[in-house]
Amino acid sequence: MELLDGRALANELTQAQQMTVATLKQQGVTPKLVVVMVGDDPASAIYTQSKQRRATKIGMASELKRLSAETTEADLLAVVRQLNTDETVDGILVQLPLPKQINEDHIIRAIDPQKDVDGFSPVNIGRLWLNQPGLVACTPNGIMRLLAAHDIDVAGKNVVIVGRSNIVGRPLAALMLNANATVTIAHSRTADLKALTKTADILVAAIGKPHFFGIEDVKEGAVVVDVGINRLEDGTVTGDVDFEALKSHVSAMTPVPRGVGPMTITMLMDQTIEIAKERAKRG
Ligand SMILES: Nc1nc2c(c(=O)[nH]1)N[C@@H](CN(C=O)c1ccc(C(=O)N[C@@H](CCC(=O)O)C(=O)O)cc1)CN2
Repeated sequence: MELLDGRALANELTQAQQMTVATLKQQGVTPKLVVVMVGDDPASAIYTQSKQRRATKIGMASELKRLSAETTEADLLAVVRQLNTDETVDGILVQLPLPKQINEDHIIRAIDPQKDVDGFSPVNIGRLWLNQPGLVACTPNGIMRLLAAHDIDVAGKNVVIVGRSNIVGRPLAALMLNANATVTIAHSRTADLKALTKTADILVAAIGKPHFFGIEDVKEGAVVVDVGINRLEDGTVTGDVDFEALKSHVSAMTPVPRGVGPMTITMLMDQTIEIAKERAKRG
């Protein structure tokens, strides 16, 4: 079984990003990412700090705006609008989930699509489904880069994505389709889910249930991408797939942790740098 090691690829790409950022700085442009976090969700705090640390590591400017859990939708919209007009800011990201009093959709729509490094805005989602250039959600983007780095061609393959979230399942389906895969999105209401997953050449598990898929649910020789991040009672993190049971059954598989997760933050940096490159061209 070939290990699809996201951390190793992320480390490699980080080095290349460091060089690109250095070149941009010589041209007078420092790529800048602003991450907005509302409330005190412990996982979000870890992810936003990781984004900050990574941005700093590659020489980018970055800012973390932490707002209280009581922040109103109007307050957050005002922050986003101010960032939209700040010409030194290339990428804006609002960490999800948001507290209940804030409508996520209203916030995502308010982000300038040119600075929407998460690729969640309706404009960028529309571009993606039309197979036009635009900003793309980072986890799906990272999955495609990881598969490509391992020479796994998805064209003509039967891809089953289990999970229909706006962050992973839906944008990944569009990316797979754009790369000529035959795509099925499965979800909690799919009839006989495990009979379906067994037909997949490439199975993407994003269901959020630890070890939900075992050897009997996966075709021999399939490629498995595990997007699940399930925190167990002992504090360890595990995926949606039973890695140990599957490792002698599949041809390639991502581990959890160190699979898809590290690629998410790497793609975020990539997109911020691409936007900064356009700023450098404008002079
Ligand atoms: N605005 C956004 N919010 C959220 C996103 C997103 O892409 N944009 N995705 C997730 C959280 N996330 C990034 O924000 C993220 C999740 C996991 C990882 C990661 O590297 N995971 C590690 C394991 C981490 C652990 O031990 O907890 C791994 O898989 O190796 C990075 C980023 C929801 N919100």
